[in-house]
Amino acid sequence: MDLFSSEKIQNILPFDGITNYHGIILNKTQCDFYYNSLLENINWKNDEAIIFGKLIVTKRKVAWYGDSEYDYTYSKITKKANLWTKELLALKEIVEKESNETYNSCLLNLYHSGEEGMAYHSDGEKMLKKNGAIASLSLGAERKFSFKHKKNKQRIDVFLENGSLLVMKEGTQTNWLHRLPPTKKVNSPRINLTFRTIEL
Ligand SMILES: O=C(O)CCC(=O)C(=O)O
Ligand SMILES: [Fe+2]
Repeated sequence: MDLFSSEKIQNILPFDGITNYHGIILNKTQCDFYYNSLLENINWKNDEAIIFGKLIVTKRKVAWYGDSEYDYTYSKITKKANLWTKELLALKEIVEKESNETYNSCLLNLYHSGEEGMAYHSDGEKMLKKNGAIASLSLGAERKFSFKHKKNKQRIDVFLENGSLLVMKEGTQTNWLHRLPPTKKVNSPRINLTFRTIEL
């Protein structure tokens, strides 16, 4: 982490958690290269979930990658992860250096347009390391990302720029929900990578 980048790192949560916005950490060439290669080479699948006993298939696409082909259960459906690609390993290394943390898995989300988003949730699955950092790297369309405090409902918004990094740390998942609100203002795709540590 260089002096310049550490100066612009900010905790965007006012209390009960640390979520650091690092701003843009990739240059334009890197953004274009990784956006295009991930769009092409990732094993994208429509997300499936069981909600109120019904199978729901989302328009948003997802993919899990990691150190091994671990089974993961997400919204009551168990699947197998993919092994890291060269590009993902390179991004993992950049994100690990910038956030000063390590990760062994990554969930990628592909939102084809602003109509696709993700509802309020916190990332507290059993297999996730408790209070481990979750590093969120954004590529493509800039989107609003919102936090809501679980008790007092206070809201915090941040705009996730192309090539930016947001690191959710201690307290964030316990005390805050987050979502990616759908919007009619955005017509182009966004790729989001959340690097995580799961107990393998
Ligand atoms: O797309 C995003 O920025 C966030 C995705 C997210 O919250 C998640 O994958 O758990
Ligand atoms: Fe999340």
